[in-house]
Amino acid sequence: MSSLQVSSESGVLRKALVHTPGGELSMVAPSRLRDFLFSDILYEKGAREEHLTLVKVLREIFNVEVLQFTALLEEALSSSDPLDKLRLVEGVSDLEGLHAEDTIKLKAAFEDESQNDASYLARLLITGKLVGSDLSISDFIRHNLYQLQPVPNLMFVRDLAAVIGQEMFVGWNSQKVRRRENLLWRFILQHASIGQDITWHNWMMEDENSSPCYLEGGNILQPRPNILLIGHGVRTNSSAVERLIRHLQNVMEDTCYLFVIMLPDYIPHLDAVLSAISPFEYVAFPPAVKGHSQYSVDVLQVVLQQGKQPKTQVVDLLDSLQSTIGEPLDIIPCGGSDTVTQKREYWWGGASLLTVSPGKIISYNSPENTLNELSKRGYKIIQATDALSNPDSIRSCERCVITLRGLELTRARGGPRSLVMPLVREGV
Ligand SMILES: NC(=[NH2+])NCCC[C@H](N)C(=O)O
Repeated sequence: MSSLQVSSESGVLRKALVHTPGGELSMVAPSRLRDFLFSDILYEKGAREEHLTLVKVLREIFNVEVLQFTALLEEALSSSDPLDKLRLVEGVSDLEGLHAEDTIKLKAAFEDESQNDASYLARLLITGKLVGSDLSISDFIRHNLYQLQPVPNLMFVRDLAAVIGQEMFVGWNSQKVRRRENLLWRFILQHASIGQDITWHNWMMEDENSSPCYLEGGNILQPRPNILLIGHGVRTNSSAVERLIRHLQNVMEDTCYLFVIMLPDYIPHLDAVLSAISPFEYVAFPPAVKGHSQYSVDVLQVVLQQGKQPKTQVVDLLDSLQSTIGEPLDIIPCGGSDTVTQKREYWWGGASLLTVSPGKIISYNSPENTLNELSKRGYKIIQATDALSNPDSIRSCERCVITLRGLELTRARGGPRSLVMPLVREGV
């Protein structure tokens, strides 16, 4: 029996995975920003503080059981045998094309158990290692600064896998620079106790002949147990979408409504443009999801029924979602009505909110116009520091947004939703 249970976007959050960033952020050199999918370099201490506030809010106000990725990786490293650890190093080396001599050094670090404990090794796998001053000509001209690259996007744990109902699907990230995250997560599932408690599928490769499955949790949104939105685009490919649909068709019990959303390249993740903050309220980036503009997304509705051929139809996302849910939806514009502000606040993760329970959400404080739209609808806007000093006021408040200072975190290009992977939510 899987202890995973996530069948809606807004059910009360009980258990979640996060990764509070550390030294890996300080390893990002300005010359490598784009390679690391950041829009600026981040100040490690500031980003850590912002993230730790998020963790505190989840734990102290909402009593969420929060698991830290690094602690799980340490557990997996301490409970795996030497051969498994060497296989992990070889996996990293093959994946990232490490120099032979760097692979040997890395293997040596893993073999020297007397010197290197699990916490050192976990840190090494996340933070990476600089080449140092003895750069070769080829490393120098290729800006290759690392013996082992850092994984600075690990804080966006949402993208490590897709969690649907009681199952977790671990695919590859389409960006090579993030694939070690998938490898480490799979290692955790194989060797730490969490892997025994949950049902998970290794979807990194279907078989030798098929194309890799690029699947990221930021492209999966589940408004209801039988309604699923899947973002298809640069970060989640057709192999992943087709495989998911085939899988659901085999396991589902009721009719299932899927919406395959064709994301243009400028939108890497569906959760950057749409979040469900309660069963009937969504915050959306208007140009992408409303009407038919050059920016709007194309959507295919797929109705799955057991024993029948899937029924498909091209639809308007919000109209069709509304009629499938069978109740009017309030679509709250990220950035308000001005198009420049909409784009600015989309940039700041204004449409990528984390819902902790219906009507209780977490946002950065910079998308002020989005917050203003929420306030017009009766949401109380409270800064995280104030909320933490009076948690009871939040528990008794029906609709509220807790705002985090996200100055550093936004520059890594992900909103609060992407910082948290829900593992257990109550039903709605
Ligand atoms: N689900 C998300 N919105 N994830 C945000 C990820 C941001 C990260 N820099 C990347 O591009 O991969």
